[in-house]
Amino acid sequence: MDHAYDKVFRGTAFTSGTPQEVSVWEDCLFCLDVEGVIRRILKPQDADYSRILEAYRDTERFRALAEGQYFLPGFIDLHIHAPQWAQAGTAMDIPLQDWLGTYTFPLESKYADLDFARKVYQDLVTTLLANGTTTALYFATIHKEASYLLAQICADKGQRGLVGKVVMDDKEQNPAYYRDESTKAALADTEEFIQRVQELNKSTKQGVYPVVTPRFIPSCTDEALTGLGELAKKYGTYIQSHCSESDWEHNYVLERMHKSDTFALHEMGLLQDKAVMAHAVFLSDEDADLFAETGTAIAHCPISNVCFSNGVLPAARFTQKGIDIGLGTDISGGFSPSLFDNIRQAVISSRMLEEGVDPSLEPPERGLPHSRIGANEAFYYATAGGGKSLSLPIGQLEENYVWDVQVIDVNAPNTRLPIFDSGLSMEDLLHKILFLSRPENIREVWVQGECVHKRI
Ligand SMILES: O=c1[nH]c(=O)c2nc[nH]c2[nH]1
Repeated sequence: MDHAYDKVFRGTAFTSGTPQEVSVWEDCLFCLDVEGVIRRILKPQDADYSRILEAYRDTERFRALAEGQYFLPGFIDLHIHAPQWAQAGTAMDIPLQDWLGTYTFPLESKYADLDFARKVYQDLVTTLLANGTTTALYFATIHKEASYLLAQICADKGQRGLVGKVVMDDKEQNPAYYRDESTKAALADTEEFIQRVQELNKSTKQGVYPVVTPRFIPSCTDEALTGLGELAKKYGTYIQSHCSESDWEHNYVLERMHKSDTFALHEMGLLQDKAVMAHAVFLSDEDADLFAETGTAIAHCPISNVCFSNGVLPAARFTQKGIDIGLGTDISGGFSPSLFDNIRQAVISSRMLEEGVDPSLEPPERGLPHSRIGANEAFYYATAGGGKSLSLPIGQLEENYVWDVQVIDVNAPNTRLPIFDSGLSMEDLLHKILFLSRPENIREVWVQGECVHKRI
């Protein structure tokens, strides 16, 4: 028989379309084309369901989930520093500016050594895939060769990688052992990097993309920031940076630029639909409006925020304003490579913001009302919100979206995801999965219709 679809998957899937609502596709057929795009979703009551099932079920194009297994969209890590994987879990107790100088810049400077870079980057991309992360927006380092190597490793391992060569050109602000040689060199290296990654992209199915990456305003000269804005426009690339992330950083920019990060970045041509700014905890209402107007997204990194941000992102309020929000691990400001862990922390932090944390205050004075988000919103941020932030057809299991999927097995051996109640609602089941899953529960991971991770 002539098969119209490249692959057909049968099973129950959870997906998010809006921040509050989760949809469940129960026992559906997901029919993919050769590009790994979902062309049709058939429900059991649809006329074609039995015909397609019979046509594919005994072929190698067909895959059916077992009892207790579910499809979730692959996660989108919207902010991660790949080189910092080597120090994840250390130095969680010092402020950002000390942490950068004492731990992070010395570590990142080591990525001039490509053998070291290869070892760490291969391990990181493998680890992220095993944690269900199918797309990642990476900061690399200032080194163009090692940054390109990271893009190549994503290409080889089948992860959708968006990679930035980091720019840090300000001689006053960055140590001599770890900074771009000059502003001119920083821009020339970025342009060469963009061209090479755009070329590499042509040979991948899932896509790898270059990202214009000023580390943050304190690391960069005005000339570099403006030049990077021009490069992003010339090549139509993504942009990423850090924005209003802590008291120290936010106040530094106010003092130097006499305006907030948001307005300064906008002036340099660095806010636009394909821009993602990490943290953004201290946005004013005017800043937030400018994010919404320009289509700039926020990478919310709730674990990292506990350590570095001196505050909690008012995610519920910013979502209401129409800003796209996704979740980031922020390795290694955040210690965990898992977006499940960040979903949990996003919910917890928002509750602490809403209720307040100082028990010496009366309850009405303690917190910021209407700040809580639930598991549905956090799931949305890790999936559909990330996809919208990147303007890519990812993060949802719907027709015309790509098949980026993790298979969760609630019965995986040696895990703690017990289901005792056979009458559990599908929404409660999803919440159990979100709060209790460990990497052992992730049986398979697929990117653009290709299997990139399997746990036997
Ligand atoms: O969490 C963070 N991690 C970093 O590496 C960094 N650099 C600037 N600002 C930063 N924030």
